[in-house]
Amino acid sequence: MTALIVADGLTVRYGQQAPILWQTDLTIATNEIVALVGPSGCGKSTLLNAIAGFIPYEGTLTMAGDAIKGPASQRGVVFQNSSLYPWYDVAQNIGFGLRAAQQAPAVVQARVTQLLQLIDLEGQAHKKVFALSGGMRQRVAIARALAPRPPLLLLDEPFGALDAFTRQKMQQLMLSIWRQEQVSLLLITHDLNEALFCGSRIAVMTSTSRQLIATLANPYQGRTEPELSGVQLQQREQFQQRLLTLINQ
Ligand SMILES: Nc1ncnc2c1ncn2[C@@H]1O[C@H](COP(=O)(O)OP(=O)(O)OP(=O)(O)O)[C@@H](O)[C@H]1O
Repeated sequence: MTALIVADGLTVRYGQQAPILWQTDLTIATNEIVALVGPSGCGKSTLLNAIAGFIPYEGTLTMAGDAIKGPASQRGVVFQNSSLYPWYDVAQNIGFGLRAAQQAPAVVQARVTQLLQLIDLEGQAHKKVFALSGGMRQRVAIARALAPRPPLLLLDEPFGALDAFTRQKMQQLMLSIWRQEQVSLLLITHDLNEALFCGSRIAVMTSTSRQLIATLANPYQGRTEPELSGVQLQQREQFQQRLLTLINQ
């Protein structure tokens, strides 16, 4: 496992307040999904924003060995309500970063076509984004973030505003994107089932710890309940219970 992101003694404070994160350690390996769970307000987004390069920090925070000093196209970010450019259509939104980086039009078009297929929106390339459903908009936001082929995608509750059915479809889509694009993901979620389905590992924060208190390998990634035997379901339940106990510490 090669480390892509290394946080070592990461501390973040807003102004003169007590630190929100205190001496936190985290490693994200290449090609893994770390699902980050914890109660509301414990500092999950703060950790993600530090990795994105959006906020200052103390301690060590590197990507592929280089200190993170600000936002960079190597780190795609998707929020719960990602704002797309309303004056562009779906394809133009996806290609935005590539055009901004002055990639050749043929390169942009090939990548956009590939991503449209990946997110299953080939037929919607020229639709304006205000005409899309919430799930479709999030798919476009993910494709836009993936367009420059970042080694890392940071997802802050990306499916939090979607209905349960769409959310499940999005989780499956995200796993298939992850497998095809060979990208590492940090996924913040409030939904333990989502963490269990998506995460290669599950990192836990609590309200009082101001740091990650555990990072557990997840044997249930990509496995739906009907695929599991009775015993496996019981074990999964116990694992989920263990996570809940940790979160509520
Ligand atoms: N820009 C900021 N300035 C001051 N305080 C902030 C700022 N951003 C976040 N905070 C505070 O830091 C703490 C952690 O917030 P953060 O958003 O990181 O938590 P979270 O675990 O992601 O919460 P949620 O699950 O509700 O999104 C909260 O008390 C929040 O009010």
